[in-house]
Amino acid sequence: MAGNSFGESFKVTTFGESHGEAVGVIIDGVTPGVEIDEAYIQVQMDRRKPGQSSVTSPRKEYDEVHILSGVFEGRTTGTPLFVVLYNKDMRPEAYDDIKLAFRPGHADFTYLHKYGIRDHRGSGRASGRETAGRVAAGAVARKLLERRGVSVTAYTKEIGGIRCARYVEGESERNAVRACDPEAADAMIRKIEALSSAGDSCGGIVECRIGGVPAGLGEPVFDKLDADLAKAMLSIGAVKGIEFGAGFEAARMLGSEHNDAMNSQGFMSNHAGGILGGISTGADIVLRVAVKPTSSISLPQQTIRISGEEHTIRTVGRHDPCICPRIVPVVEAMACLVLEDHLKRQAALHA
Ligand SMILES: Cc1cc2nc3c(=O)[nH]c(=O)nc-3n(C[C@H](O)[C@H](O)[C@H](O)COP(=O)(O)O)c2cc1C
Ligand SMILES: C=C(O[C@@H]1CC(C(=O)O)=C[C@@H](OP(=O)(O)O)[C@H]1O)C(=O)O
Repeated sequence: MAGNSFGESFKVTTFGESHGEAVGVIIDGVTPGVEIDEAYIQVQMDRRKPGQSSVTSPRKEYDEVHILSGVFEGRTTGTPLFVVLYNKDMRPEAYDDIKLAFRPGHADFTYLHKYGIRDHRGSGRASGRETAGRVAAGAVARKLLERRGVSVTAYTKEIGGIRCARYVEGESERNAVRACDPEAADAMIRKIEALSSAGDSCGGIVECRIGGVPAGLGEPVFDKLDADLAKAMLSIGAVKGIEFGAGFEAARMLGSEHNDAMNSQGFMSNHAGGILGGISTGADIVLRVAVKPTSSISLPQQTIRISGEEHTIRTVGRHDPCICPRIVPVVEAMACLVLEDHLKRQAALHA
């Protein structure tokens, strides 16, 4: 397997490079007869696209959705659904400087070692731009999930050390930062703007809540629901860690504290984060991902050229000073893909 596909019963394959002709996705396993059109997918694309705020990459992409197959007269046909998003604002010449040197923290060094070929046009296939195809596929999965009452919402919990102090139901979106605490969102924006002006970057934590999931989803051994969600999240560039429910804090709790007691109404707490034994409990699935600071910064950094010669690099190009605001719709999309895949697997088990 060449590693460009994800999922089993609902399978997605992304394609494209950041400064190539297009990016996009092919989705196999879509339920036939479901109403879907370009406008529905566009809503999610508009949340992900760059160039929308002072705290994201200024690259101006419209990510206009073109469905080339799999939809007829506004309904899915059940055949492979092919979505293309043409790249519009490419400036590969801006990367001539990094043609012969590796950016610290990015995938330049490892891609060259894997493929033996350097596509130095921006970040090529390693670019966050690849996630546009995932978000298009996630929109299709979301449509299927909505029919079953499953909801998926992510937001920034922490950026550059600034944490959301409270959880406000519903979303607060300012300048493309969706946080669960409006005051924290303002402070996060100020922090990103200050770091960006200084030529630096920061990371953070994005939380995702999945509601309406029936108990019983997930395979008991290898393809556990939490294992598949973890793989999905860690497959997003810049995601360095994941935790569910109480997460790493569980390591400091007692059994009597961590166990989710039950009464006739159900679970009385949710330290498990909605998954036990790899299978959904019916409670909300709650996960958090750690996002690293953007590697492409304009401060000088020590590196080497492809020749091995030592070199000081200042990364040029249009970059996100913090990836968290950009990653929120990607986290949601990957969660939708995993949930739809496991719902289909569960339906097959009981068919
Ligand atoms: C939506 C999104 C946007 C990103 N934007 C940038 C960016 O502007 N500049 C950059 O250097 N990295 C950016 N990244 C991260 C790189 O793609 C990623 O760090 C790189 O491929 C190495 O990934 P790793 O963290 O998996 O090692 C972005 C990632 C995502 C998912
Ligand atoms: C273009 C997008 O974000 C890009 C993600 C990215 C990276 O290194 O990940 C680097 C920048 O682009 P380029 O490949 O031109 O250097 C960002 O603008 C996008 O998300 O659509």
